[in-house]
Amino acid sequence: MDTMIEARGVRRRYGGDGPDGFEAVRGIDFSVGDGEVFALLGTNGAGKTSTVELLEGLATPSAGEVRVLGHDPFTERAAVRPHTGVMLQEGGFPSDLTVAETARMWAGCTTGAGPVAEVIDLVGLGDRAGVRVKQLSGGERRRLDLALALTGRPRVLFLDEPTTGLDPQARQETWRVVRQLRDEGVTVLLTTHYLEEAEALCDRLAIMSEGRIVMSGTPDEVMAARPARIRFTLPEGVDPALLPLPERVEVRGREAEAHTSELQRTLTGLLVWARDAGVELAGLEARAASLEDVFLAVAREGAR
Ligand SMILES: Nc1ncnc2c1ncn2[C@@H]1O[C@H](COP(=O)(O)OP(=O)(O)OP(=O)(O)O)[C@@H](O)[C@H]1O
Repeated sequence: MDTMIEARGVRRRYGGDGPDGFEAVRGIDFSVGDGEVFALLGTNGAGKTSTVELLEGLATPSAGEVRVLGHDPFTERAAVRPHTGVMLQEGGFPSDLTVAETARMWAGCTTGAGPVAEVIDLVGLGDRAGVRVKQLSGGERRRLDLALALTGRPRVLFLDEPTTGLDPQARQETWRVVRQLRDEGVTVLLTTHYLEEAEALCDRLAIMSEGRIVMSGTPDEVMAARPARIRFTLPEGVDPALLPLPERVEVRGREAEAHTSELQRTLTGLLVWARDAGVELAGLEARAASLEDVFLAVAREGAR
């Protein structure tokens, strides 16, 4: 698979080398293959936007290098920009223009622009084409942002928090568009605060914390890195130390909780033990770690 986006040893420092400076990105490596959807996740201030701006060619790293389509997006902008679409966190349009006028104006500045009506339809704004931008809802503006990012029929698309502020239906609509683009072979790098968005859309993801990537892989790989959880009500008269569980069991009141990296084996051992001991494990619940569990653990533990 061809590499479309690459970051190697990338650092980004604001405010110079002095004591007032701040390093927002602290040496990150990742790559995104042709046609992949890659999500950058992280808490507020983790360094996602600072990273995406480097890939978009809006700034240069203070160390390391970034490549998009094999080129430096800052110094070789002319080679990269015609093939990339960018949806910033906050777009800005003249508010008196209509949706169609805005899209036409943007198409006029864009190399290889497709038909304006096509992108407006694609993002579901077809029936709002004649409405002025200032009369659009926040969610509709976000979709207009997306339409503009798609105008040049990009091979690589950067979406910085594409669904922030959208209602659930509008979010689903945006997901549909991203999936359609992926099916057409577009490479997408997105940042998001919504874990279900990453789970629904991305092939691979990286979780950032304090300027570093602390975990990366497919959603399944990332979730498998955290132990699964087993909960049940401790049967009357049972000493928790005697339970066949690999790690210490936490007991609050009568509710017991254990963690295991081998859910099936541990659960089998527990059920066989309960049968042989003739006890019932009331309220038994077992589940693999979710992306949210992983994210919360990363947020708790930071980049240690
Ligand atoms: N121009 C700037 N000058 C100084 N510090 C900055 C600047 N821009 C961002 N930062 C700092 O860099 C850190 C990373 O910010 P960044 O916007 O990249 O994070 P983020 O992961 O995108 O956060 P969010 O999820 O809130 O958008 C933050 O601590 C932020 O305050």
